[in-house]
Amino acid sequence: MNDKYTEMAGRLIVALDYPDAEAASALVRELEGIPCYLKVGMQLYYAAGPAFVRELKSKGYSVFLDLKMHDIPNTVRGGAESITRLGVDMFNVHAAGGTAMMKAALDGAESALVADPGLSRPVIIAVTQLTSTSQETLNSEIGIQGSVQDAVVHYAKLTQSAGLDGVVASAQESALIREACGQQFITVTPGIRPAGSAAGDQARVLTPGEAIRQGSHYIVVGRPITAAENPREAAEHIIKEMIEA
Ligand SMILES: O=c1ccn([C@@H]2O[C@H](COP(=O)(O)O)[C@@H](O)[C@H]2O)c(=O)[nH]1
Repeated sequence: MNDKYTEMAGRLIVALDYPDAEAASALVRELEGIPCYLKVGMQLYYAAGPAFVRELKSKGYSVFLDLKMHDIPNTVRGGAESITRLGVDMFNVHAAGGTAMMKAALDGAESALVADPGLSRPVIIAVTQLTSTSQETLNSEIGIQGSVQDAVVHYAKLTQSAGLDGVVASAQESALIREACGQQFITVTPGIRPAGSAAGDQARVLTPGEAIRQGSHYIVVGRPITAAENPREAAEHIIKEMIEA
């Protein structure tokens, strides 16, 4: 395992979108030895809860808890405190919740660290526009005028001014975000589709290689790995493409 492999595998976040711990654990076993990040989203967390997150942490994985909090600041503060106590490496909120809500997420995380100085502060990021949202949906259904790119950059700047570490966006917007917010501001990009794979419900997609070339810090991949005939091979293929980008 060379340095480049370890670096790129660490920038691959595999989405464990499964109905229970048993199914998720089966994939984790298949990927054993690949130093990737693992993402626990709503489906798995609502079924398997904090115990499963602790299990992944005890196995040494970096964990992104993708619960996309979007509530009043006081509630998000409490949620962020509980999440930070779990020891996850990254979690998120919706940028649409506004500055006070995003600052409350930071506050909540800080409170957990005061209570337990042994913890590290997770990376806290905000969702800009979901990668399933197309230009058409944004304008005609959601009622936000202007381009998706403008909306994403607006949310990214808001997130940065609230003091968060980065955003979730499509890799199609990574370069624009870097231009607006700088290289250190983290871009976590789902909607990744290796050439020839089905987009499904994703509207703003890019291949793993193109996402890396656009400057994404992390790529999030679910179904192209979890629904593959050979998930380990699919993950290795994606890492290879990232290395070659
Ligand atoms: O804008 C967003 C925010 C989060 N996601 C999550 O990423 C994965 C993508 O899974 P695929 O199967 O590769 O489409 C999934 O867990 C989403 O909840 C996103 O897709 N877009």
